[in-house]
Amino acid sequence: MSGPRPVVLSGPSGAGKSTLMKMLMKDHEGVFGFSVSHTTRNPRPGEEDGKDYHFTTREAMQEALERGDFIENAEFSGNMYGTSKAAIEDVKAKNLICILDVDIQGVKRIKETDLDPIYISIQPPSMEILEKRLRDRQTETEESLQKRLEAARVDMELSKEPGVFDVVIINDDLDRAYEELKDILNEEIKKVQEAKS
Ligand SMILES: Nc1nc2c(ncn2[C@@H]2O[C@H](COP(=O)(O)OP(=O)(O)O)[C@@H](O)[C@H]2O)c(=O)[nH]1
Ligand SMILES: Nc1ncnc2c1ncn2[C@@H]1O[C@H](COP(=O)(O)OP(=O)(O)O)[C@@H](O)[C@H]1O
Repeated sequence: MSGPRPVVLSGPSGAGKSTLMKMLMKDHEGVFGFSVSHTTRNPRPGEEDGKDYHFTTREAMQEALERGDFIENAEFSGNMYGTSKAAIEDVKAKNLICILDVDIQGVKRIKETDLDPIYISIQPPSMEILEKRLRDRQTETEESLQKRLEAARVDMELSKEPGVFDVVIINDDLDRAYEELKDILNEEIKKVQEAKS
């Protein structure tokens, strides 16, 4: 059995991917499993190693890449990020819907694999609102904020290209965006719930 289809959530930093994903996982216990990526960035307060990310060094990540441990990887805002084969396998083994949170480079790399996920882009209502949300989140230095805004401009353009994403959700009102996300995933959620009952 091939199991449920994975889900890729992408979109600019600060668009609301983590927020929406956490809501989804909280409301559907035992349905979703998060693909825990590796990153060389520093942990933020409250982030747990092995849960939010596998926090690692550039050297260790480079070695793992050379071993062929990753299905995709990218450089984002001065740090390395990547999805290991093990991260996907861990979720698959439990027959859960695997959620991946990756940037647009990751989306393109995943399209070259046989993962066959549902591709969803989460977009902010505007650049101004994105900047405000990122500033209010208080996780970035001015330099990293500017890099994220620059990457966001590229992301917002590329996500408009036809065929890149199955769906684009504008995260204006959070509850409305969440309802939209649930609607898209409803069929896969039901499959997992039925298989368990
Ligand atoms: N390609 C790729 N991108 C990733 C991966 N993990 C996270 N990202 C992306 O890296 C970017 C920065 O993530 P992060 O530092 O957690 O900041 P945040 O998105 O602002 O919370 C986001 O666009 C993520 O989607 C990964 O494994 N591969
Ligand atoms: N619809 C929304 N309205 C207002 N604030 C939001 C909304 N969605 C997310 N946020 C806030 O914006 C910030 C960025 O969201 P986050 O989920 O961290 O984005 P991402 O994971 O895409 O980087 C967080 O502080 C979050 O609480």
